Amino acid sequence: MVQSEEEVILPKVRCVARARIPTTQGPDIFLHLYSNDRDNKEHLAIVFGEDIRSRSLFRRRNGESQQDRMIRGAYVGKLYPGRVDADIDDRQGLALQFDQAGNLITDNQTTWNGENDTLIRVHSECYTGETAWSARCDCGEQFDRAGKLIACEREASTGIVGGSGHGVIVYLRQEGRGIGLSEKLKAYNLQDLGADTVQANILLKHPADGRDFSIGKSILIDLGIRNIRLLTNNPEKIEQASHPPLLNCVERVPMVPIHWTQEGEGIHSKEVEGYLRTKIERMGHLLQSPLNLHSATQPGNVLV
Ligand SMILES: Nc1nc2c(ncn2[C@@H]2O[C@H](COP(=O)(O)OP(=O)(O)OP(=O)(O)O)[C@@H](O)[C@H]2O)c(=O)[nH]1
Ligand SMILES: [Zn+2]
Repeated sequence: MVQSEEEVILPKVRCVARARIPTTQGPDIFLHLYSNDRDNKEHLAIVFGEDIRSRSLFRRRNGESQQDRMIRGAYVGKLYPGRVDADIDDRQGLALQFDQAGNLITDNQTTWNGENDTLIRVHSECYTGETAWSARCDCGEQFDRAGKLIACEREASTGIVGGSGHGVIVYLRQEGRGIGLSEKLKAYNLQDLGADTVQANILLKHPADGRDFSIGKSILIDLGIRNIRLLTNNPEKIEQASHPPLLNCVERVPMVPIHWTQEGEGIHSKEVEGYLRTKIERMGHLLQSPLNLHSATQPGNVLV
């Protein structure tokens, strides 16, 4: 069967399970775990907003019970002891509708309207930055900040308009810009020997950045998102994240390192400055830098 252009280009993703996660930061988030037809990794979507619904998760499956649906997380509203119907939350007066084929019929009362500009971060896994307090990169800071920005109306320190409680962090298992943690640790040793983050990858016979963000794009489309405000400095992400007419990047929201705008805050180390400098100088990241770059500009000048 001839596949349409969308089917040929985009990976197929399927949400396997969703669960409510009460967070230490205040809002509940809904963690979605995806399978896909490209790799055997468990890519995730951290969804802010109970009403942002995965079409693949909520699609009715032959022979399943309402209990089965609630167990995999395909329910509307809140779970509580004794609840028997996944598709109706009596306490909140919410009821989902489905078409003949079992696909969710969306309405503004129960489902986020994907035409809304939705604040999104497509984030690659970084164990060292997110879990091991590493000051070699800004990934952990970016991850935390994306969550805070999606949860708030406006970021006080920068005035950036937040997601007011609606948005998604697509969390791609692309550790080490896709080379994996073991190779990334070797890259760190090469960096301590004087290489930069791009040279280290190449010395290890890897591309500087071989990531493909298309699984993230498919996940956003599955979540019914159409217009995204993308939190990134990475031009490649902007390029790859859009897929008109299914997904449009309506705004790039910069992620300026906190240390650059708030003295004494954020991550400050010679390693992270070197990492950021390389991303600007050699990977074209869209950061206006107070860094003393080795390029033609005078130290301290703002790059346009
Ligand atoms: N190979 C390698 N990967 C690194 C190094 N430092 C961080 N990383 C990886 O770089 C990736 C960072 O990706 P993201 O945080 O999504 O962001 P980005 O591509 O830098 O672009 P932004 O969206 O602007 O933050 C993660 O996979 C990290 O594990 C390094 O020195 N070498
Ligand atoms: Zn990192």
